[in-house]
Amino acid sequence: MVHPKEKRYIEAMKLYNECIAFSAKGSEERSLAYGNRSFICLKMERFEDCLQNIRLARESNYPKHLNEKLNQREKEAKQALSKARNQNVTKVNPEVVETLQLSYPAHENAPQLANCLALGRSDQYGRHVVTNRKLKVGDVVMIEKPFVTVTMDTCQYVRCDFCQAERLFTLIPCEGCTVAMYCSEECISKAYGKYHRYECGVLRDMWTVLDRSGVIALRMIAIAIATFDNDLEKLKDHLDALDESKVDGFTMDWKKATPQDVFNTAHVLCTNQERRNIKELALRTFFTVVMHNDLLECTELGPVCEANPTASKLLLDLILRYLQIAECNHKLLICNSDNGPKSDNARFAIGCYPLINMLNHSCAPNVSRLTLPDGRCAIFVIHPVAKGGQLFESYK
Ligand SMILES: C[S@@+](CC[C@H](N)C(=O)[O-])C[C@H]1O[C@@H](n2cnc3c(N)ncnc32)[C@H](O)[C@@H]1O
Repeated sequence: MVHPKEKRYIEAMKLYNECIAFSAKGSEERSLAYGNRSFICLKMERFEDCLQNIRLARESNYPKHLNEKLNQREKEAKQALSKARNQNVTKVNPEVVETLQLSYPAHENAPQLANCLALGRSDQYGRHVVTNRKLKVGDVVMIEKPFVTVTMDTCQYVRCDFCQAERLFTLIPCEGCTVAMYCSEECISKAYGKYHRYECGVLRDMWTVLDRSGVIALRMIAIAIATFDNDLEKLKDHLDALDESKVDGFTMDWKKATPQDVFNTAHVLCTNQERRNIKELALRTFFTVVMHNDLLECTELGPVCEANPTASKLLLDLILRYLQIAECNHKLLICNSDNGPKSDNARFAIGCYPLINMLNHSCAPNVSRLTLPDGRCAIFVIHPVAKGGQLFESYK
């Protein structure tokens, strides 16, 4: 149970974070929000976080006439920290070292898969996962890193949008948008290089007009472009030469896989486009045009596509494809804390896992998913599966 006072501090912290995300770099408003965060950290005995916020407040433009207050707070936090260290009772938040392992030896080339699993294909089930040995309840058969994650809108001011770590007390903002916050400069720079440069200018709009799978589609497109050295021509050449029917994440050598190989496994996830009626396709085409326009108007893709209509068409095709892929393949990342899976903060992100996405749905599933603290997802058996049987999860 969280004490009501602590609950209020946490709510206030989220609001300060939002304020930081909306404020201008170096502004007094931002420095005051950092200063206020340091106050809450002190009250909550998070002395290291308190000192970090004081440093951030000073680096912003903390009003001189309030300096004395900040100095006093710093002194208190340092004293409390050294006392706590002497007594060895400092409040550390140790990262949970995740020790969950596969219950069977892994595939030689795919460490995320138990070697009893194989990819099946049939007219009835499409691609699906089968086991070539009997599985018992509790067996862990897949542990996979996400290809992409997006922090849930309810957790934007609570978690790092790159590594998903919960860093309520020390988040720092992206200077280009009011949506993404990060735990460190390192995550800012990794996110920017991997995808954020293409989504920064449109992310807030996309959260407004699209649902969460639409936002993950945007990020997948950004990753696709960045994976090919930010060169749409190179991406087009790659896709023109790609035999999609040959992409198989179950037989691919993940130890030697290039980022392009990994991209292929996400690119071939199902779209269900051929099953959609004209109305459904028209709706998705509408959102495709909205995202395309936004990307051309607000990002560096505008001049590239203006000079190159083929690149513009490729972008349009990718958006339509990824909106549909994301819709059929996104998974919720759920924090397994005592808040319970239904709490807003428990569902902290959405992600896409190319191998786990080969599992079909059943209302009577024999496997279930568990999100690990680092964002990986484990698949474990909840009903015995006979040799040769198909693994089903429930998509609900
Ligand atoms: C995450 S994918 C699962 C892998 C998919 N079968 C494939 O070939 O890529 C989800 C899609 O698989 C299909 N699917 C899921 N469960 C199914 C089932 N029980 N029977 C047939 N198709 C299923 C649906 O088209 C669904 O949108």
